[in-house]
Amino acid sequence: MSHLLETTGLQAFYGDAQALFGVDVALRAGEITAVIGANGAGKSTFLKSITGLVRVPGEAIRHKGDPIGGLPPAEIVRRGIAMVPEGRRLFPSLSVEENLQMGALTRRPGPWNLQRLYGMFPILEQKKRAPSTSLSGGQQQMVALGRALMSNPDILLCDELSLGLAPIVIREIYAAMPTITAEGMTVVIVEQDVGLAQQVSQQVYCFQEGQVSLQGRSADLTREQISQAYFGAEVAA
Ligand SMILES: Nc1ncnc2c1ncn2[C@@H]1O[C@H](COP(=O)(O)OP(=O)(O)OP(=O)(O)O)[C@@H](O)[C@H]1O
Repeated sequence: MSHLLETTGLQAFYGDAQALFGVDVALRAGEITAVIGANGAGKSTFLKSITGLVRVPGEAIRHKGDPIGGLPPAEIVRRGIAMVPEGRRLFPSLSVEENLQMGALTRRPGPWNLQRLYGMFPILEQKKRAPSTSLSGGQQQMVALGRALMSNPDILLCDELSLGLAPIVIREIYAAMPTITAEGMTVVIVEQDVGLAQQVSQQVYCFQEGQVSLQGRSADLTREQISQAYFGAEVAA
């Protein structure tokens, strides 16, 4: 079976320090894949390798069969892979709408535009002229998500959408996922909340110390399997 995106034996380094040790992940088109794991397990490095922010060998990552490892980040976006970065990283001097338009600088054909985003998150239309820094954390996360969608990617990578947000706000953000995947978008979520990750995804990869410690269909995995893969055998025993 061919996958939309596949990593094979993916290794990543920061200088001499190795962060990923042979990670094999396969994304199926139209699915949500959750990547979970403790702090420092390598989840963000995995996303950064895909988006070209951490340089890796070309063959280690294939998108639609083409090697894309190590391509410049702008080229990765052009090919249809967009990221919602950890900490949102909005442009503080720009308004909400200007932030969203930044995502459209590399625009592919597709359903997402300002009107569509405002339909999904009406609060953003109400605040479109406001400085992005004046928004609540949840609203800023909506902007970050919207900015990534504006490029009309076929793969959306989300790094810890729920970080620092209240449970009710997290639910509101994740409630957008069915709308996002309805037209076949493939999504990766890095998520600290394991229960939530399992609930919203079709498949789960658990990372531990730069390796995949567990992979399976979300509906089939037990809490015990996940906690063992998450914390390691010693803690789970
Ligand atoms: N810029 C960097 N320079 C050097 N080492 C780094 C850098 N970024 C991450 N690392 C190291 O790489 C390893 C994986 O980190 P990474 O941020 O990918 O983990 P993570 O699973 O995303 O954790 P978190 O949930 O804390 O973001 C860790 O050992 C971390 O210290």
